[in-house]
Amino acid sequence: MHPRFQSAFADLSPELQSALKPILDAEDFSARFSPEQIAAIKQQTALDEDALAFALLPLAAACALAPLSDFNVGAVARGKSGSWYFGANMEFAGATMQQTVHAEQSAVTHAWLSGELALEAITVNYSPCGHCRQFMNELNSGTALRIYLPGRQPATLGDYLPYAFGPRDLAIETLLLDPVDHGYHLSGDALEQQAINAASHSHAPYSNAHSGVALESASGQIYAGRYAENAAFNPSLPPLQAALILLNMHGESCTQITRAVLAESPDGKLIQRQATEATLQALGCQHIRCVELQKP
Ligand SMILES: O=c1ccn([C@H]2C[C@H](O)[C@@H](CO)O2)c(=O)[nH]1
Ligand SMILES: [Zn+2]
Repeated sequence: MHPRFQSAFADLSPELQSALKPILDAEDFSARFSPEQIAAIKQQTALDEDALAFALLPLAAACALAPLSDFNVGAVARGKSGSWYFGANMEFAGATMQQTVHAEQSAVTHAWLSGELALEAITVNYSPCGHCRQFMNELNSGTALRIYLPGRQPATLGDYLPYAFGPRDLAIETLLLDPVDHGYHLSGDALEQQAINAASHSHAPYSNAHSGVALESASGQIYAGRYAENAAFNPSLPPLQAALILLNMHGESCTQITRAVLAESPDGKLIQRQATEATLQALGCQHIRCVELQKP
């Protein structure tokens, strides 16, 4: 298993350890669980879903990259499909605070990039901050999303975010995790095509400035992330962060990215380029290409 899981794994119950070991030991474990895996773990451990999600939190938190705070936040998102997704916070030394990814954003984005079409619940080891509550209010599950915290009664996002401001205040009907395809014309090599494809599925109903980032890792794998805009604007998650979430969840190193492509509109009202370059440079990646999206 990935070395980051070893210490949290050692503290799990023997039953949970034996149910999880073959899954964590798989070469291609990407910090998500299929419905079949969840059913098997539940059967082997006699844990119900809520207890299992809590028991998995230390493993999710072990994916955190927190060089500034040393504060590891873990989240487990449960999709409508029955698949579960880990999330963890990510901090970037040498960038700005604004580049930080919260564990809840990580789990939600991990699910979105994995093709999940709606979330049912999220379990987190600390109370979600105001920024995360607002970020999650962009989801198509709306205020019905169930939130589980250690030592608290299960509640909904609506309970955590009363008098919520959200997409409907700006007359936006397409919500985060709703399938969209802006249909941009694919061109270039595989890395460029994945960045363009990500932009085609990005959620940017407020600016229409779609964007996507594709990263090539040390192992030669490609991880593509899409921009996830938010009704309150500031909690929006840039496309680089989305790609870094996926790369981290697959157990790869953010400081060994070999090449990156950003795809965005040449005449968009927003520009991701400078922020993307600055954060990638802080991560030691110098090979950054920008491509212009071509309207379908
Ligand atoms: O809801 C929250 C609150 C904080 N953090 C992270 C962000 C930062 O990395 C660290 C300290 O705030 O904890 C989260 O992941 N989720
Ligand atoms: Zn937060």
